[in-house]
Amino acid sequence: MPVPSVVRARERGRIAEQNPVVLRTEMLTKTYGSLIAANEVSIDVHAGSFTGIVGPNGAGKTTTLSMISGLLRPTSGRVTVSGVDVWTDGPAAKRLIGSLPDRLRLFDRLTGAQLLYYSGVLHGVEQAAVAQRSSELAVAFGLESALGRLVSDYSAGMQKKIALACAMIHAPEVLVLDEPFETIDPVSASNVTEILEKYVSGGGSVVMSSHSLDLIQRVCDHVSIIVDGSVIAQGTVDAVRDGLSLEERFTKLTGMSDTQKGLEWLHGSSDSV
Ligand SMILES: Nc1ncnc2c1ncn2[C@@H]1O[C@H](COP(=O)(O)OP(=O)(O)OP(=O)(O)O)[C@@H](O)[C@H]1O
Repeated sequence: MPVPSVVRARERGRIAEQNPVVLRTEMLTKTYGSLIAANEVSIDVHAGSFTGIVGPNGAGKTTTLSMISGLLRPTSGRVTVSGVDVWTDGPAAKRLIGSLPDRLRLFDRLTGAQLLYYSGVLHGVEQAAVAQRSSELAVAFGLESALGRLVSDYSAGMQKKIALACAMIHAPEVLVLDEPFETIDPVSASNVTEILEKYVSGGGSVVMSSHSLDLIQRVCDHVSIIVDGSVIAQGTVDAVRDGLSLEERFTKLTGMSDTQKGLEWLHGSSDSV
């Protein structure tokens, strides 16, 4: 029997396809010398959809998400959010995007409350609204009792949660999240999933990378699989997995089941001397 979040995701996927495209990448490419980290990545994200980006280590997920959120300049190609070009109209685009980058570089000599305050006002939110949103976000993320402490003293999971709260405080149209669930405990993870699902059901869009294919299959309605910088499959989660689990499909497409060949010596000591 399908679990409720899966049913919600499927239903959402069908509805979102009718909504306008809010985030579009066109032939987005990043090269480092001869290495092509992202190769002509074209992704459409509809308003009200939850899109997962998956791929093996080094596939180009962080590179792609960083170009989308305006943190890494593409070698070529284009990213637009609600028609605003991220790389020619950065300030306007950044008001529409909330981003959780791969390596958190937080102003960690601030308290949680100060960090939320500065994230809000720097994005142009009025002070009264910042105060109200800060306390609501703190409750939602279970950080109320930590708001007065320095962020540098937070655990890794708490830092992830305050960073997520900061990414949401200006009510962006799109959230671009690089591994949002990494280091977050299981109870908090289901709490964060609920917050993101609520955001999406209110018309926001989430694009997130994760190595948890089970999580992507459960909560996302769309998925893009990136291998060696290129998108090799994308669409609704159901279309991409094509009757298999997403993990089985991913393994087939990436050929990752073959990677342990040649390590037989590791599994037995009888012939090691
Ligand atoms: N600044 C850089 N200079 C040179 N190569 C880079 C740089 N940043 C990333 N790369 C390379 O680009 C490729 C894609 O890296 P990226 O971090 O986007 O992968 P990823 O899919 O996010 O991997 P992971 O799952 O391990 O986080 C890798 O081969 C990586 O070594």
